[in-house]
Formats: sequence, C-alpha cells, structure tokens
Amino acid sequence: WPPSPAPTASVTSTPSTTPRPASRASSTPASPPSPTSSATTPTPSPSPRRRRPPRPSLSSTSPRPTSTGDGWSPRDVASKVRFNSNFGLFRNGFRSPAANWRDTMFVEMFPEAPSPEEIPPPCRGVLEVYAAAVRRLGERLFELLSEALGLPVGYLGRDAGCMDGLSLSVAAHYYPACPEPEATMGATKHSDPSFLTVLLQDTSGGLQAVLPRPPEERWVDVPPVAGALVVNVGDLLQLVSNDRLRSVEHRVLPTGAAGPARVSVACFFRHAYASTRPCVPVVVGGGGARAAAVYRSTTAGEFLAHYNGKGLDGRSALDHFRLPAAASSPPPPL
Ligand SMILES: O=C(O)CCC(=O)C(=O)O
Ligand SMILES: [Fe+2]
Repeated sequence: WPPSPAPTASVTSTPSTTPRPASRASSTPASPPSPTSSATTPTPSPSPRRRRPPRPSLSSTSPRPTSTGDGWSPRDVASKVRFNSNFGLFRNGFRSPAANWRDTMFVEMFPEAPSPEEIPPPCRGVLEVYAAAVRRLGERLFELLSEALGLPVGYLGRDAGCMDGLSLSVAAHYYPACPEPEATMGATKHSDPSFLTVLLQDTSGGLQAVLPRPPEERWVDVPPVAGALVVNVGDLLQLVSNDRLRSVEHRVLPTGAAGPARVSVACFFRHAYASTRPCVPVVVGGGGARAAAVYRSTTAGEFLAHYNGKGLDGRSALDHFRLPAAASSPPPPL
C-alpha cells in the first residue's frame, strides 16, 4: 500500500511483538529461486570475455540509502520516486506493532509520471509502458465490475471516480531472504487503501489472502501463476460499492534464510491525497433497487490520513467510516 511521504530509515532486523504468522517454509512448497533475486554482491574476477551488463531487476535498485549523485534522491519526500525500508514501522507515532521485512520503491506514475531521469535506470522505460498497460486494464476492470453491480458500464470509472481523477502509484517491493522468519513479519495483514490494486508477483510465493468464513478466518495461498496478475478489491471500492464488493485482507509470509527473495509490483488505483473529490457509496442497484448507505462519504485524503495514522493494526480502516445504523444490519445483497 502506498504510504504518504514520511520519515524513513533503514532497519535490518526488528523483532515483532505481535502474534506471528508461520514462516513461508511451513505453508508454501519450496520453489526455484526467482530470476530477479540476485544479491548486489561484488562481481567475480574479470573473465577474458566481455562481461554482460547486470540484468535489470528491482533488487538491483536496492539498497541505495542516500542521494545517488545521478539526480535520484530516494529520500526526498517531495520526489515522485521514493525508496523506503520497512515503511510501516514508522506509522502511528513510531508505535507500529510489527516490522515488515521488505524494501519498497514507490513511483507515482499518473496523472503525471516522473521525468525519465528520476526513474532508477533498471526500471526506466519499462515502468512507463507497464503503468500505461495497467491503467488500460483498470479501465476495463471498472467497466466489468460496474456491469456486475447492475450499473451503467461507466459508473465506477466515471461517476464513482475510480478512473476520473485517478492517481496511479506503483510500489515495487523487494523481500530479501530472512535469516529469522519467525522473528518478523513478511507484510502485516492489511487490505489496500485503493479502489483496485493490480499485483504482479514473481515465482517465489508467500502471498496469502483471508477467506472470511465465520467463525474463523482462513488464510489461503495465492500461488504465482505464470502470466497472471492478482487483482485486489481495495477499501475505497468497498466503500463506493456500499459493501457489495469486499476488499481482501492479505499478507506476505517471510521466506527463510535460504530464500528465495520475493519481488512484487503493486499498482494502486486511487485519488491523490490532495483530491477533494468525494467517494460516495452507491445506494442504487440493478433494477433500481435502493439500499441504505453503509458508509459516510469521504475523500481519498481523509481516508488515507486515517489509514496511515491508524497503522497496520489488523483492523479495517473502513470501520471508522461506517454509519452507526449500518453497523448492526447485514450488507445489501450483490
Ligand atoms: O508483495 C505482495 O505481494 C503484496 C504487496 C502488498 O500487499 C501491498 O503493496 O499492498
Ligand atoms: Fe496490499
């Protein structure tokens, strides 16, 4: 999930004080090392043949803790390209209940992408093309979801503002192999503060989602499928669909010391923090049926401020926006 600009620091190992999920080793079958998981260790001795340049990979952007001298200032909070280690740790007045074992590069790609020089060289060119393709995919997904709700095809994109006023940000995560998986979290349980999130994951595994089956929730693996993207419904889509589409809680289990490292790229569809455009629950369904609003209207800025201020405490940020009458009544049917 994309954090607002915030203080950053490098943290290499911080034990969690919260109940921990099992490490990935116990729930996910071993898989071959990711092709993008190469460490940034010194290169071997020169060979007589011309050495190939290193393959571009997200892991080769990490870690670069300070300004790099080539114009890229990953700690500059005003920059559209930012780099963080374990950003969740600094939420909620430095009282985060858990440490996430990952480095993240954020790039705000839409409505205005950074200039090419601001984008780290391994991602330059590719990121622009990828973000444009994901944006087109999102446009189509919002049309299909509108139809699924029995609403006009342009409802979510245009009227609910999921595409109009869009801010598309990309979070490229690198989860290094973790020497003590039982002493940390991969990524704490959360749902995304977006309308939709389009996630690309490599072959290393570790992603899980909650099946909310009362009385007990159940975690299920979301295994990598070659050529497939994972699409998460986010909290803001749950709000504007008035609970008819549900955001999904998910987490990433840490890998063991033997790896493999995990690389994933999450694209978040939402409004800009500064947007004043309201997010309003839809109360009209297919065939003109009406339901009571489950949430009060909000803006992405207000929602994100609450989400970030609350920290990753395992509770839904949506509860704060739920109307009192709706708390006790069941959600309207899909
Ligand atoms: O690495 C992943 O697959 C999950 C990333 C994620 O949940 C997020 O960025 O919100
Ligand atoms: Fe997420």
